[in-house]
Amino acid sequence: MTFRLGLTGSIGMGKSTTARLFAEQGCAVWDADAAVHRLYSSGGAAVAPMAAAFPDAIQDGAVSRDALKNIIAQDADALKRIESIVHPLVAQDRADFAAQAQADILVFDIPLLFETGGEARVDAVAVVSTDADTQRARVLDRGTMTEDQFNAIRAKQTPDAEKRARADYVILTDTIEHARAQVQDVIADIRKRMAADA
Ligand SMILES: CC(C)(COP(=O)(O)OP(=O)(O)OC[C@H]1O[C@@H](n2cnc3c(N)ncnc32)[C@H](O)[C@@H]1O)[C@@H](O)C(=O)NCCC(=O)NCCS
Ligand SMILES: Nc1ncnc2c1ncn2[C@@H]1O[C@H](COP(=O)(O)OP(=O)(O)OP(=O)(O)O)[C@@H](O)[C@H]1O
Repeated sequence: MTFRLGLTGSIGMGKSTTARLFAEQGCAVWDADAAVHRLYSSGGAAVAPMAAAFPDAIQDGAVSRDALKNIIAQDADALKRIESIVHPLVAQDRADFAAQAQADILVFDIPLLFETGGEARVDAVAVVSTDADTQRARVLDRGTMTEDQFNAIRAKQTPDAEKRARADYVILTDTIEHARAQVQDVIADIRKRMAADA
């Protein structure tokens, strides 16, 4: 039996870091953002449909995220149109991963899990969370986004409090050691559930 755990959380809350902690414990991890990077890269499946819809977004045969951010900043509807192109391709990538993965616990790191109805495709959901000030500082410290871009993304995401309320597990990402201990607890609980269902 294979268990599918959805891992989500708002921007900068610690999804990628926590996904690595699950991988460290032997889970197979699929990363939605990494899938988007593959799809946007030269030769990726999103390049042709994105070129047709947003010719200005293509640079050197790949989709440029900087160009996309400019397009989104000027056109409020652009993100919806981008999503309608990208999300079906992401779904296919995820299905390919699930078909070949070997581990008993598959972890799906999906930033927009709640926003895209992803709860229905997993057996349980873990939400990573920290306080709002830490979240903002983490994102702005990366230096890849302005405060306006951060606020715009955050406004589109399901609020943290709602995510926590809908989660089966909440993982606080205050320190790495604490997060690692919580990941181990989640895995132990899942294995208990799998044994009970067997
Ligand atoms: C908007 C883009 C160009 C920004 O690129 P950039 O490299 O600066 O940021 P990155 O992709 O790392 O995203 C930063 C944060 O914003 C979140 N975010 C990205 N897209 C969206 C979205 N459509 N709605 C809400 N949050 C989003 C990410 O999940 C992440 O938490 C890029 O995210 C994009 O092309 N998004 C559309 C595709 C998509 O929906 N991706 C989400 C994963 S399926
Ligand atoms: N458990 C933790 N303890 C301390 N710092 C953490 C922890 N988890 C994440 N961080 C820090 O928070 C920042 C954001 O983490 P990460 O990139 O994992 O977030 P994310 O949710 O994947 O971000 P995004 O939504 O933008 O993709 C990083 O600087 C990371 O080092």
